[in-house]
Amino acid sequence: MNPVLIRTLAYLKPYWGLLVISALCSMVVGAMDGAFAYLVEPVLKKIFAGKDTGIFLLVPVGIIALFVLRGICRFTYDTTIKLAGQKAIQDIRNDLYSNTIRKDMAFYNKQATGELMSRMTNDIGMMQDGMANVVCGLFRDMISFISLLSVIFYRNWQLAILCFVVLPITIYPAQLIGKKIKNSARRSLDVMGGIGTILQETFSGIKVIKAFGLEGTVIDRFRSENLAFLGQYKKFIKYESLAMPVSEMIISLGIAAVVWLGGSQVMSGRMTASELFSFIAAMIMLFNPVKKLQGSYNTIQRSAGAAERVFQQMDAQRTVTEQPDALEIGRVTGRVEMRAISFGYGDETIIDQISLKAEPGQMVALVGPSGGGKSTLAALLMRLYDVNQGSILLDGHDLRHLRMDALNRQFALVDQETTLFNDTIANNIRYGKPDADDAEVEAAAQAAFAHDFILELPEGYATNIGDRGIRLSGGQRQRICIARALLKNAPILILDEATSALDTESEKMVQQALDNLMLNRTTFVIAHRLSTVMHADTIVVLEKGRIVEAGSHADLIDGSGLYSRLHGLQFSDQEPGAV
Ligand SMILES: Nc1ncnc2c1ncn2[C@@H]1O[C@H](COP(=O)(O)OP(=O)(O)OP(=O)(O)O)[C@@H](O)[C@H]1O
Repeated sequence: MNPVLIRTLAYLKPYWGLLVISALCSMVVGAMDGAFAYLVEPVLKKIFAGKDTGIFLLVPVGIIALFVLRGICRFTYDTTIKLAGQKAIQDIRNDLYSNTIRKDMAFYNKQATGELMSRMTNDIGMMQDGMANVVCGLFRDMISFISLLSVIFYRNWQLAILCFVVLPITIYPAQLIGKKIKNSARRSLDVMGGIGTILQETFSGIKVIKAFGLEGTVIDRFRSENLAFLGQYKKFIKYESLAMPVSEMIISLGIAAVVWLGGSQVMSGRMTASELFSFIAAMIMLFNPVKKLQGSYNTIQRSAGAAERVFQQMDAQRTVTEQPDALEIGRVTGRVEMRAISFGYGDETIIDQISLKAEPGQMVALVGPSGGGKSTLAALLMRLYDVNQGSILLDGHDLRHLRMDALNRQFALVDQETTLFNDTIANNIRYGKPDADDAEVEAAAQAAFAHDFILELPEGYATNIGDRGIRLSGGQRQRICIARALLKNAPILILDEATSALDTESEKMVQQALDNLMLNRTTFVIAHRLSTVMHADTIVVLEKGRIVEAGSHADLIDGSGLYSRLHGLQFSDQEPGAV
């Protein structure tokens, strides 16, 4: 069996109890199909003989009783099997999400967000169809196939063999069509991923689209991607619709042969008419599960295409990994040392032989022209990527030797993106420490100069701030992020352009909040506005991935280096942020 299917079905293992119940019920339903076909012969015989009038009363009552029993079994079977399938799909979705969220940044650099979302929704949705069919239809149809098969062999084995000669002929085209269905499903899901990307990009960037009047452009882009999807889906529809007529045409050959041979056997007296009716009833009923099995096969192929993409995403390897004997460490003092580190996202060198040291509680500023590698250096410090050469030490430990969760506890980040979630203010702050009580949340907000504006909001700390904090101003968002970082209380702080988007008034307040945050922590500050970092213990000037200067403001301002030139520029034209 296809390894992707085996892996999918393995998710059903925990729900074997439900599977057993549904298997038992499906046996009853399937066996009844055979019983109905079998009973045609004795009932017809009695009716034709015309002696037993009681049969006219018994048969309808019997039919009702059997159908009630069949209905109960079918209901139990359907609900249990669908529940098992749904639970398995839920586990797959959970696994995919937790697997994806734990991937490293290198993975996210390669994947469009919309594509990832599309796999979580569309691909899993298609797997869900398959799962319902595999576990639902397959078992029941197999049982009724076997029971009906027994009836036709019992009635007349020569005719049964004749009828079965045609079945193998249907297999080859069915397989061929199944393969085409799988490939076209995969391709249409690829295109759907592209649609997901457009949706994600355009809805999250709606402000820019409106400001630039790009509605028409993005609508065209969406339409053409949607058209591409239709193109792929048309192929898929063609193959799926082709499957049934092809198999029915081949099956009709078997029916024709049986009618012809069976009819001649009845005429020559080698078979009774009621036996032939029973045979034909079983045969016609038999083709029903055969057709359904084939339909299930196609749905399974389609969902295998989706499952391949889902498992491919689950299996994507991390480049940043935890060593098996990684060290668990408590709170570090905050001593950081970079030893001749080099790094590139691809072949190009972005960080080139950088060495620097920060003692506990010190403030290190990273400044320099755009694209110099400041944010990359901060990302390397948090081990979002591994260095290609050299090493980064935290309290003397190489980052690569530490446990990931222990490492994560050492850092708090405030960056210009002010990432907030569609949740209440309190919960957004609590992301810094999920088990923090209300008093701790409030204390953090107070230290971040956020408490007063929070109280003015309609529901205070319980106010929902909307998608990405859309209902707050830039400065308010930034102070919430600072409160979150304060609550985390990590020994090392990274501020990446934390005040860049603010006016002077809010910046003053945010700066005060930051001063609170920096107290007794090793802090790395990335800033374009040199005024905000003048009091740093060390200012490191980065250009093209190299340290071109390092020292205190006093050391650097007097020289003729890059720092003093940048400083001169910013303060001469009073245009902060012009670098
Ligand atoms: N995820 C990424 N994938 C590939 N290249 C990247 C990625 N992030 C940054 N780069 C490249 O690395 C270089 C350094 O970028 P980085 O963001 O570290 O610079 P920076 O000094 O922080 O710039 P800025 O001041 O503009 O924020 C740039 O040339 C950039 O194009």
